[in-house]
Order: sequence, then C-alpha cells, then structure tokens
Amino acid sequence: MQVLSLNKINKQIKDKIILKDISFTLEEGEILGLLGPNGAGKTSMMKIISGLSRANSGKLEILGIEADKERAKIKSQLGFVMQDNNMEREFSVKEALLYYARLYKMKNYKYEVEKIISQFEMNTWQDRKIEKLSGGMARKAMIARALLVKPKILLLDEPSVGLDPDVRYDIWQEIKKLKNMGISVIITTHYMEEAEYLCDKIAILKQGELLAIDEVEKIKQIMQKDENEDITLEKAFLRFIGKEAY
Ligand SMILES: Nc1ncnc2c1ncn2[C@@H]1O[C@H](COP(=O)(O)OP(=O)(O)OP(=O)(O)O)[C@@H](O)[C@H]1O
Repeated sequence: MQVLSLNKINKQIKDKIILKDISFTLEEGEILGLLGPNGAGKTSMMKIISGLSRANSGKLEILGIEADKERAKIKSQLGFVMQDNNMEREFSVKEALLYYARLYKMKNYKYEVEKIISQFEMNTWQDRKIEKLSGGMARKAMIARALLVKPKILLLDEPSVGLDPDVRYDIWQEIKKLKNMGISVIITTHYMEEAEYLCDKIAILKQGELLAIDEVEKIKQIMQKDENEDITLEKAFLRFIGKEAY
C-alpha cells in the first residue's frame, strides 16, 4: 500500500530553487534513505512532507489525502524527529511523554506512555530531566515521543548524528523494528553504513534535484564500472554527485 506520494514538488525561496520537480512514492513498511551533500535540500523536503513548510507547486499525498488541503486529518499519522532536541527541557522524560500524549488526546495515555518507555528501555532514566539527557538518550526520547501517537510515517532527520557507535546501533535496532510494525520511514543521513544497513531504497538529491531513487543494490549497479568492480554505496554516491574519489 502506498502511504506517501510526491508529484512534481517545487520549492523556491526568493530566486533560489530549493527543490525541483521532485516525484517519488513510499510504500507501507518501507525505509527510504535520503542522501545528498550539504545544502542538497534534504531537510527542506522533510519539512514540506511534515507540513512545517509548503511547496510552491506540485502535489503531496499522505495516505491518499491531499496534504495541503487536509493536513489536520493526517497530523497524527506522521511523526517528524528533527535534528535539534525540541522537547520541553524542564520536564522529565516521562512528564514530557505524558504531556505530549495528553496534547494528542490519546486514550489510555498513561498505559501508552509506560509501554513506550519500556519498549525503548528508558525505565532507568524516565525521571531524568530532558536538559540532563545525553545526546543518545535525547534522540531516543524524541523518537519515542514521535511514535507514541502511532504514526504510519516517521521522518527522521539525521537520527544518529554525533552519537557513539553503540548508541547509534541501539537506535538502528529501534528503526528496524518499525518496519515490522508496518511504519514507513524516511531518514536523511550522511552515514553510508547507516543507509546501507537500514534502507530498502535510497534517494540521491543534489542541488534540489532527485538524481536517483532505487534499491540499494540497484543504486550501486548503476554506477558500477564493470561487473568485477566491488562497489560500495559510498563510491556510487560520490559518482552520482560528481565527486568521484576513486
Ligand atoms: N529559509 C531559507 N531561506 C533561504 N534559503 C534556504 C532556507 N532554508 C534552506 N535554504 C537553502 O536551501 C538549500 C537546501 O537546504 P537544506 O537544509 O534543505 O539542505 P540539506 O540537504 O538538509 O543540508 P544538510 O545536509 O547540510 O543538512 C540550501 O542551499 C539552503 O541554504
């Protein structure tokens, strides 16, 4: 089942073209990795999908609903975890989650909050204040908060940037579980091993243009010079963006 569809999405700020004719679809349970050099337009695309920003033209459909016209209907179906910690700093983790659950008028909210705390193994630090969390804990809490309202689509903007390898691995495991729950995910990342480990498909963006979108192995094959070449995703990516290092 298709959960997201972008059709010729364009975004321009003053004279600058930020996104140009972007079209792609996302299936239920699919994990899409959005790769691109700095300034390619990855965050801008996430903002448009999440409703934080609007496209100048094009059609965005989320769960079959035209997002620009009926955003309220799909609000709780879409979670967006941004790069910055935007949780209430003076609350404890549990208080922040309870606050959010009440905001969304969740049924059985106390039970749901306890369930997600346990799912994300946050029990031992659930009473710690948000401002006292480590980077990894904060990221986990933010992902947990986004999942609390049971969205169908989760947008993760650089979910593991700046984290230790073991915490990063922890977060990867949580993301992998989402797939089995039928949640679709879009991740922006600069880490090729993250994209390769997690993603079913890769989209490559450069200067606002979608250069390719395909399965990881296909992306590699397209840029493989001959069938004997042992090509990595990093090598293929660099060739796509015209920065061949090998
Ligand atoms: N509000 C704005 N006004 C003007 N230009 C903007 C604005 N927001 C983004 N841009 C420009 O749009 C382009 C895409 O930015 P965006 O943050 O989406 O890129 P990105 O791929 O997420 O980059 P990074 O990997 O560095 O996070 C950049 O050239 C940026 O300078």
